[in-house]
Amino acid sequence: MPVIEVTNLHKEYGRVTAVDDVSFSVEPGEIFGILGPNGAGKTTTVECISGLRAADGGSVRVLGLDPVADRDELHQTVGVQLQEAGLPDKLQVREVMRLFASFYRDPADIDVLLRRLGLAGKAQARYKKLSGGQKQRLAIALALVGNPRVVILDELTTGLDPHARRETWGLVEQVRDQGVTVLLVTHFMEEAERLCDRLALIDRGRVVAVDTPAGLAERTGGGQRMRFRPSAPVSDAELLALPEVETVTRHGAQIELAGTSQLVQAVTSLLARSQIIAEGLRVEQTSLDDAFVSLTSHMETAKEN
Ligand SMILES: Nc1ncnc2c1ncn2[C@@H]1O[C@H](COP(=O)(O)OP(=O)(O)OP(=O)(O)O)[C@@H](O)[C@H]1O
Repeated sequence: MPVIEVTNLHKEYGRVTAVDDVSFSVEPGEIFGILGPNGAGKTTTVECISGLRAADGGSVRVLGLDPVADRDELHQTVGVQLQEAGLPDKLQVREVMRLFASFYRDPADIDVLLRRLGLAGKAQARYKKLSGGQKQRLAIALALVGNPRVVILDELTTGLDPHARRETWGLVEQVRDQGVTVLLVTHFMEEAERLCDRLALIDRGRVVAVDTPAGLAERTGGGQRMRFRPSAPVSDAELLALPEVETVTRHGAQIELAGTSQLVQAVTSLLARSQIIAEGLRVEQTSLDDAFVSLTSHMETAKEN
């Protein structure tokens, strides 16, 4: 049974349709990502899942519970990462943890959790003295303090430097490895690619695709691009005669090719047969970035499909 099941979710703010028609389900033990451009409806969707907002249409079930009708029960089993605002500056880290732990029937051991999140040395520090990365780690600790079965993390690493971001990713993987299902809202392709087992790509309040990061990247063709300087002349006609080559562009001595997933293999064999060396060779795969741009900028086409 899915841990989270969202079916035809619809939510309006006055005349703005924030979530038009969103459906997806999250399986136990997954890190499931929600990815999409600004204003796509990601936050509204997770707010409906965590019971912070009531939907105008459709249904949401989390561990079989209705997030609005069963709100108290839901809060015992679902941890939500709060945005950094809202915590009193003067409270110490351990005091904040104690306060949050008091809301739960079966809270985690605070010291163990602080140690796991690398905050043991900051237990006496006031909230306002924490760095951005430490505040984010505290936000994760607070989401975990009730020993939840599901944790919802929204814009987890926004504002963090690359080092702190990677550290936080490691923490999220540890959380998943302990059997907690993770729902993650993100703007960062690298984060989605590294962390998520599956992703829902949302645009203008609708799900454009649900797939693994690699599956999404493949939808844009799964192609390859390569750039090199041939050690001896090679003609466009010779290159275009290969079925794997789609386009040839020249930048001075450099040749840029785009084509199928077999492009590099086909071109390097052709060059090898003529004893030509591909100098300064650079190869790129189609990425999740490409999928994001192509799937979200062709929304009208996606809607018709
Ligand atoms: N409280 C609100 N009142 C009115 N409109 C809102 C409110 N919250 C969000 N919206 C609007 O609803 C739409 C979806 O917003 P939402 O915050 O869910 O998107 P998002 O995908 O999380 O965006 P971002 O990536 O920018 O955080 C946007 O057009 C936004 O302006």
